[in-house]
Amino acid sequence: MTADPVPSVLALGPVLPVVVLGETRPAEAVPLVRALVAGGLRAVEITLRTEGAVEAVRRVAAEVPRAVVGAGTVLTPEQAVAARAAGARFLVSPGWTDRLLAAARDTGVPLLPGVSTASEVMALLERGVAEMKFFPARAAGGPAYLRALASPLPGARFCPTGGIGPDSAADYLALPNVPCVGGSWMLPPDAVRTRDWDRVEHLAREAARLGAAAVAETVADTGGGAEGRTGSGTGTGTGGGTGGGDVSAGGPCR
Ligand SMILES: O=C[C@H](O)COP(=O)(O)O
Ligand SMILES: CC(=O)C(=O)O
Repeated sequence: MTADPVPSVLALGPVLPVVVLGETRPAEAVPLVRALVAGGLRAVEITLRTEGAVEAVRRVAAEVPRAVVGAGTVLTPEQAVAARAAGARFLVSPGWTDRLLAAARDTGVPLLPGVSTASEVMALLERGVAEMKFFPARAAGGPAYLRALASPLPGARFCPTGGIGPDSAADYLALPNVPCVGGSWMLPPDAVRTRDWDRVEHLAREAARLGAAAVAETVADTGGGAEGRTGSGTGTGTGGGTGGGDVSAGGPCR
């Protein structure tokens, strides 16, 4: 049985691991994702950058029911359809086109489209999309850039990704328009290559702790009024509310 799409990508949890399989075979995505889940990161984006990536999504969806698996680097309508068929519960793209937005809507799976300029944010808001990926986060301006967008573009919420690590994740998560961050820092290529799943689990646990601590700190700073930081539910989503209860991956997102 294929699990339902999630209602909001940004509500999945404060840290979204981004998996780039490289030479790793699709079957090995299963122990890899199990290690992430064991460490406390249940929502996982598998990028469609390698030949076996759709198959990896399919295996994880079928064999790791505790994971909430999505597909990243979705560039075309065809990939959106294939990812949905494989069991992806959300889609992520480094950018967006109107064709891709329409295709994602047709699949019923929410798409987190990528932006890196104010005009792109405005164009998405105009199309009713409020949840976005900020990519490539560090190269495009980092936390200072996103902080500068918060006041003029209060309707947008971001998952910055690209160049983020344990040293910078909390700086992003402290921003009012950032409920979660994405990254691959808990998946060092050498650990994946040598199938060192214990190390991946350990790094995932540290990342989950870091995310939870950043959330707790921000909630304390805002007097508990952090609800506005979560996704607004106006993504390119499913027409509302599918997927229900098990969305919170590794603790509540703001
Ligand atoms: O989505 C983009 C990346 O593959 C993840 O970025 P990163 O490897 O710099 O963390
Ligand atoms: C950046 C990218 O490829 C993605 O996460 O979709």
